[in-house]
Amino acid sequence: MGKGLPTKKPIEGVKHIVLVSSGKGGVGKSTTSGGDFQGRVVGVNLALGLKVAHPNSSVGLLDTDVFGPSIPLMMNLHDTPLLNDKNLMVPLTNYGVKCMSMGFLIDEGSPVIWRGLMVMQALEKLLRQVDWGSVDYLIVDTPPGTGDTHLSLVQNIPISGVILITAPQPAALQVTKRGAVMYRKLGVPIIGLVENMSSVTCPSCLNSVKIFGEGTKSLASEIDSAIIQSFPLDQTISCSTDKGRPIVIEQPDSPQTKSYIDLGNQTEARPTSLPRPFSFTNLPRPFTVCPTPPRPPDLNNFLPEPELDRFDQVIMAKIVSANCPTLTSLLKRWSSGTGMAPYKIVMVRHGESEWNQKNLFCGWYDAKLSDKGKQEACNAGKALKDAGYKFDLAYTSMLTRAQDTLQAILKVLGQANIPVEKTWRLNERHYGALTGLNKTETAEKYGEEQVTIWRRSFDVPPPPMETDHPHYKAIVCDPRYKKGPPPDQFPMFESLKLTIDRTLPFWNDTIVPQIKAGKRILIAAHGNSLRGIVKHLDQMDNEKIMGLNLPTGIPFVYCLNEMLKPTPGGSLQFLGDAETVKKAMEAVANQGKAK
Ligand SMILES: O=C(O)[C@@H](COP(=O)(O)O)OP(=O)(O)O
Repeated sequence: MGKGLPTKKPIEGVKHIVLVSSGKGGVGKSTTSGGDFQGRVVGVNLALGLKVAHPNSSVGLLDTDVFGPSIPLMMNLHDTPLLNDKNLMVPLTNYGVKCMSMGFLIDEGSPVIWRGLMVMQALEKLLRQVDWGSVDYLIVDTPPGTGDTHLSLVQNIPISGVILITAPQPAALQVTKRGAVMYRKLGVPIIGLVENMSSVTCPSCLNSVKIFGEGTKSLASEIDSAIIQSFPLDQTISCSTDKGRPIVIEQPDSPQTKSYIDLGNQTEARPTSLPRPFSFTNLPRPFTVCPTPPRPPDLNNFLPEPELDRFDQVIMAKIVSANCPTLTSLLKRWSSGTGMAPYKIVMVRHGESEWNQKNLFCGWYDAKLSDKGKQEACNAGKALKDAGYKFDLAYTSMLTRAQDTLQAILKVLGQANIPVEKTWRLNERHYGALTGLNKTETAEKYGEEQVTIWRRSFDVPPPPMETDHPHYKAIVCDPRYKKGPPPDQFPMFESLKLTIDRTLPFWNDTIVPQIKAGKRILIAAHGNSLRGIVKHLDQMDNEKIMGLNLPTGIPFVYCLNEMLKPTPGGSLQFLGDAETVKKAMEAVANQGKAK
């Protein structure tokens, strides 16, 4: 074993571990024929197919996607696992299959914002702290793409084989190939390729179209593997799975179920013929034998995942512009109903400003970034860089603190030259007469309750800024506002409602068309202009938005479906560890407290 590589340890009681690994990319992510969830739909139906074909075998299903666990929904299991006397979790069982998922352990709908180490710890729990009893086949569903989770699984447990799920689009094939290379290098036998979205049948004209071509065949020969099953884009499979009654249970006599049983049979036949423990000298050509213990492959030579999301958007746009209205509306329905995320947008509140630091109401006053704020902006850039983000366009306000934050981020990303549009519509809400007052002193003078109303109520504005206000002239006469707002709309105060009223037209008329055109967008703006966008996207009621405090300098991501609604779990995903984000949010909330 090479230095630093963990030792593989079997999972107690489990005979064969089969990974289901899906390429990312493709339309209809939560359908059987799409990208993100495609592996899981196959995994669920494969486990059930195995159970149906071999009723005497014990089958388990492990969901290792800590960010988007979907097995609870698909297997209709919503309880919390019990602990046995050995302090191990007892899997939940439905349809004869034992299941374990991070989704059993976290609140439904709460976004998981852990990073790195915590994900690995969660994975460790799922692998080592579950009492599987005796299991013949453990089907392990993995997150889409190829990342730390896959690598850890392969390094920590003996895997009998991996089934690679792909779709025929180049983006999906590329990720699948990346996975194949990794599994080969790490000595995991590839059981075969399962092709999703092999074709689409129009429900009106019954024409079957191979919309994405036949790239899977080329991949199969390239990685010296076989396509062991093909599934067309099929709404029945996705709908039944989304209802918690996978097709193998819902329609036991359907051709789709037959295909899954067949897949189960092929999986069942393979592990026994596979070398266990693994031998690096037995790998099929053209993959070379590793003379030394395997090293993790360099995964950086491949397209980063946001690139693939962009590819999805382009594909979606192509389908929508094709001339089959039935197919188009079907795809749109799937995407809106099932949480597909063709669009992703990143937003960030500027780093701490000098006035944030002094705890002064700032609004349209042009405070600069503090040193800490500059550092926060660079850190935001690093977090985005580490996560592989690239952008086509950026939007910001007319205020220096947001613009400088944006530039610092783009510099770190090596993207300082992308088009940037600045608009007063993304400015911070105008704090009227409060501008320049200390928040704590104001709370002492007028009471915390009044300050909370001014800061966080939906439609109660602060008192207006009069012409004799010390900052009136600097704001109203600032040449940067020559082109807008028009004098009769120049605010003297703004509630959140008024802020939203002037931000939303820009969102709808300028940003949305660019999102739909597949552009990767970054918005650097302010606590309240961004709260307005968040309220709009999440359709939060006036009460709920009061409780949201956005931290400075921590980017957050929204995954949006075709209707530009957040996908399940796709709202407000911070690129930061949960504890830091929570503390930063609390700190913002506390700014309005009296001493
Ligand atoms: O105007 C301000 O003081 C802060 C927000 O303040 P609160 O609404 O959180 O008090 O705006 P930003 O720093 O995001 O530009």
